[in-house]
Amino acid sequence: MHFSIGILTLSDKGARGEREDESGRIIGEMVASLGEIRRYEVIPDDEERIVEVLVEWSDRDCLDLILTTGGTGLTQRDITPQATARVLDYEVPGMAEAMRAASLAKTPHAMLSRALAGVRRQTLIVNLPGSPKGVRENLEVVLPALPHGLAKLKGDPSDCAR
Ligand SMILES: Nc1ncnc2c1ncn2[C@@H]1O[C@H](COP(=O)(O)OP(=O)(O)OP(=O)(O)O)[C@@H](O)[C@H]1O
Ligand SMILES: Nc1nc2c(c(=O)[nH]1)N[C@H]1C(S)=C(S)[C@@H](COP(=O)(O)O)O[C@H]1N2
Repeated sequence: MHFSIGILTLSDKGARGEREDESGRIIGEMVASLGEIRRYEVIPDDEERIVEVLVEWSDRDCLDLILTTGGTGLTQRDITPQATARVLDYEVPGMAEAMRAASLAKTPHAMLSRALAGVRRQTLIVNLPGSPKGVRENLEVVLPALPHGLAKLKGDPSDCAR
């Protein structure tokens, strides 16, 4: 089954063009076999803007999957989990737990990620950390479960013309 995917990079430096979005590129490569990258944006760590994009990509664009990278840490500018929580109908805690558990085996810094995963209407939203290493190591944990999970979601009744 082929899925529609959005990649949302949350980065003040990236949004200012001060840094290439290597992590967004890595995500695109890792999910290429899952479907089509239908949306991609690099935006600042601005909570209202993140909420707006997540709602748009889910409710208007009916994406099957949105992967965010960045802004899941401890600083005041790290607000991706807060924005994500505001748009979710319900969380899928097992995915975030699995990512942190597997990551802890690699780095104690993994406990610093407040990443969330959950569903809005028929869209699965998964937060990933910002570093390329963090993205790779967390995405490889959830990737095997995505085809089944996304297929189940796609089977739900939806007013999304997709
Ligand atoms: N180690 C890194 N190497 C390359 N790019 C990185 C690295 N860490 C973060 N990034 C980029 O910054 C984005 C945001 O990640 P994160 O929030 O961890 O970094 P940040 O330094 O707080 O970002 P910013 O200050 O730009 O908001 C990532 O999606 C990625 O594009
Ligand atoms: N697997 C894995 N998880 C990881 C990391 C990593 O390098 N590998 N980085 C950690 C670090 S250093 C931080 S600060 C948190 C939050 O990262 P973010 O602020 O870039 O979202 O993710 C953590 N999770």
